[in-house]
Amino acid sequence: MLQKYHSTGKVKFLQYFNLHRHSTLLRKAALSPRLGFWAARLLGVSQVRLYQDALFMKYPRHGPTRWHSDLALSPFDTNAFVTVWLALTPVPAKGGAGLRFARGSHRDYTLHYHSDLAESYTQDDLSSRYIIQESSDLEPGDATWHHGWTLHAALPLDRKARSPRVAWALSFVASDAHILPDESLSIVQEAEDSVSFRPWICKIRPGSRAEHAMLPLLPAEP
Ligand SMILES: O=C(O)CCC(=O)C(=O)O
Ligand SMILES: [Fe+2]
Repeated sequence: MLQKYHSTGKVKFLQYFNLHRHSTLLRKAALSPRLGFWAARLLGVSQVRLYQDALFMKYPRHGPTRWHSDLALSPFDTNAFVTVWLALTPVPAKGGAGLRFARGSHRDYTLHYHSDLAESYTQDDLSSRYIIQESSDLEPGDATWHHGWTLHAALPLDRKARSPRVAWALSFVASDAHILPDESLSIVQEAEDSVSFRPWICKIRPGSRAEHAMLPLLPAEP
């Protein structure tokens, strides 16, 4: 069933985007009031919209998840964007390929002005600039949250792992966010996650409010 939604990109693991658009059950889970409440609370906004979900499967033969920030791949002109990464399998802290985070990188506004650093953040070692925060042991149902600008990555899975690591990530954006202006939009349109906005972006004028049925609002209360 998943094969149909498999997205081939440059990444070295399996990813399936926007299963909530195909399954009533997953749509209900993705729009759960509890997730909506915490996403809004963490961002300090009154309400959020669901932007995308992605199922990430990593087998021992797969490579690392390169450093990136989710907002840099998205079409929104906002800082109010957060992703919850929900473990669906046990993710031991060592070798289990939980996410690792560059602490404080979401506030590093100089990041994008340094082209050498922008390049280096596709490489592995950011430890001279940030403290790298590793995930602790996670059980299925445990989750980590990261801000849209937070640089994050994951190592390859332990070669001896007997089953894949599976996680479901959901990204939320403030309900009053706007779409990027034309010139910046054309840059993100080249990016990996453009599968998430391709179906609706042409219906909204660049620079205007991101309101569309494919950006469903979550309830404001748990
Ligand atoms: O699971 C992974 O390796 C990547 C996850 C990710 O980049 C995200 O949830 O934003
Ligand atoms: Fe990410």
